[in-house]
Amino acid sequence: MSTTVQLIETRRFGDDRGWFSETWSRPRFAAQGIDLDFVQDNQSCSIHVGTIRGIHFQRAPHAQAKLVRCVRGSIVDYAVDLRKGSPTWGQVAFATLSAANGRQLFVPVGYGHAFVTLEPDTEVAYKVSDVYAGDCDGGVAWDCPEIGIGWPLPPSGPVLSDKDKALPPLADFDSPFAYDGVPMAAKGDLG
Ligand SMILES: Cc1cn([C@H]2C[C@H](O)[C@@H](COP(=O)(O)OP(=O)(O)O[C@H]3O[C@H](C)C(=O)[C@H](O)[C@H]3O)O2)c(=O)[nH]c1=O
Repeated sequence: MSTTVQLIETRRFGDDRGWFSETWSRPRFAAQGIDLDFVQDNQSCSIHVGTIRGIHFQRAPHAQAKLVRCVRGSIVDYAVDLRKGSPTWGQVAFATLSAANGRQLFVPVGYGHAFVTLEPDTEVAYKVSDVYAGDCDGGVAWDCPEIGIGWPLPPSGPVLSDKDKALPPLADFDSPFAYDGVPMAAKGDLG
């Protein structure tokens, strides 16, 4: 069962020691449409404010859905509709994820994923539904005018990998994904 981009609030049980939360539960997430098995956990640390990682995806046979959360600092996390034939082609849903708010963003297969850091030493942890396959790695330019993300950046501008600096805009991009009939229910700022 496939579903659209979702912002997930993670319940925290507080007490005098601090708090506890379940960040992933197969049955609980399946009940809200995220009915899949994640096979790999990733974590990245970005030292500088304004670090942009993305807009990335993996193509078949190792296309990945992602469940993203910020475990230190804060980010704005983006999902970009890259499904050919989609009525929301190139449109974006995004949300502010932080260690403080515990929120998670679900990014389905067919969407590019990116984030920008809002604090130094920000760490992002995310579950993926297929293993890493470098030969299936792909992406679209962070500054693609057709997508038009208004990145919150420091005066010093973005910090990018050389790989990300070389990604193509949508105009030069042949997407490996086709519209699956699942509308992008939520667009723009999810909170
Ligand atoms: C993604 C990945 C990378 N690597 C190795 C490959 C490179 O030697 C090194 C850094 O990889 P990369 O520059 O692709 O990392 P990011 O720029 O953070 O890429 C990720 O950032 C965006 C936001 C994503 O959604 C993807 O998960 C992924 O594309 O880690 C692995 O060994 N396994 C992996 O799953």
